Amino acid sequence: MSTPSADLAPYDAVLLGSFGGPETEDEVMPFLRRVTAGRDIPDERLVEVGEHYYARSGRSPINDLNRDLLERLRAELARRDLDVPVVWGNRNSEPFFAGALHECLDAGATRVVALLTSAYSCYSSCRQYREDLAAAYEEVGPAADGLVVDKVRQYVHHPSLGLAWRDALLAALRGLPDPGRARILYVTHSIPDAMDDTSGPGDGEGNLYVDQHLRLGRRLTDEVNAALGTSVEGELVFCSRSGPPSVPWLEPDVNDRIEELARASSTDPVVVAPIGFVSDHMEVVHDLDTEAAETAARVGVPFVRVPTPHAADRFVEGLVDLLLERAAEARGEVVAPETWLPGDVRPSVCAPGCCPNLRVAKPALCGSD
Ligand SMILES: CC1=C(CCC(=O)O)c2cc3nc(cc4[nH]c(cc5[nH]c(cc1n2)c(C)c5CCC(=O)O)c(CCC(=O)O)c4C)C(CCC(=O)O)=C3C
Ligand SMILES: [Fe+2]
Repeated sequence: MSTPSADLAPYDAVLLGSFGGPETEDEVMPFLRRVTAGRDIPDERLVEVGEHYYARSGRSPINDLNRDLLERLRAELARRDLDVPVVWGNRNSEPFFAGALHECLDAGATRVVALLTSAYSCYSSCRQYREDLAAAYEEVGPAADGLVVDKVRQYVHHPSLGLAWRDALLAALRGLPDPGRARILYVTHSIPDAMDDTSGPGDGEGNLYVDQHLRLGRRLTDEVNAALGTSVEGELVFCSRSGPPSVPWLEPDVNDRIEELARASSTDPVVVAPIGFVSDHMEVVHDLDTEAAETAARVGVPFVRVPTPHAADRFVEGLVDLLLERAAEARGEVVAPETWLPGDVRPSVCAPGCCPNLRVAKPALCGSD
């Protein structure tokens, strides 16, 4: 066992991979159509989500946050004397993955390590990125021959993410007149039950997506109770359901749960920690800060939203630690992955059939299948 040395070899480029979002009103509908192509999403839902973007002049916060993350990653790499180009690509908006691969090639790269802005395991948050990377690789064509693309493991277990959440959650609770009365709502993106049921190694139990969130939530609740001498309760709730009512998605919805708490005549504050997201994109600024905050105000439940890890230097430092860990692994060194949670850490090379595409099998990079 060894600690990863401060060396990114064999990697000669880093690719920050994200979801993407529109930046102008004209980009909204093409973006939404791209995201939902071939998916079972009703038109009414697209119109409704379009309104969330139009209310902000068509500009999602996600790309600006990624531009900021890109700069901070570059600065942290430079601080550690790691001299490597860092490029950025999205699944669903400019700059697309194919352009990012071209940038890597132009910089003379031969082996790229991808770092995603989604930390969890399920089709939407892992394999779909890998499929889109494979499609981009195809699109680049012969120029990409010989270029190897690897990926950092899904990093919900990493201490930097957990500690960033712990610090932010503690600060939010300490800001309340009586922290002991709070209830923590850990929030993540709802997905179809079938996608959760099949999330994970592919040979196992499934439900890894929910399980990873539950494990992080439990650890965070224990940490804050230990620090504050309280016994607050935490639970997992969901936002941003988008499928038709006939298809089951993960529940309860955050709004429904807040109403239910109010009906049980609780006026205790809810502290809302969107642990499913690393930065304040639309799900956070619309679905939580706007919609869920309004629900809470209507039913008389005090509402506090915890800042996402994006704001924390510790998070960016941890991403660089993850890059170094992946590089050591690629060099064949035996490295103990840093972890803050009980249970398995996900391998950085995805197993055959893990987090499957339930519609059509497609080629995917960064795996052994
Ligand atoms: C697990 C998960 C993450 C977290 C992992 C990750 O970060 O990747 C995530 C992130 C995001 N999802 C986003 C936006 C959207 N997701 C949609 C639709 C869907 N998401 C799904 C799942 C997830 N989504 C699913 C199962 C669907 C149904 C369609 C399908 O089966 O694929 C739709 C369609 C309209 C609608 O909401 O119905 C939009 C606009 C944005 C950008 C926001 C911004 O602009 O700031 C981000 C970061
Ligand atoms: Fe989504």
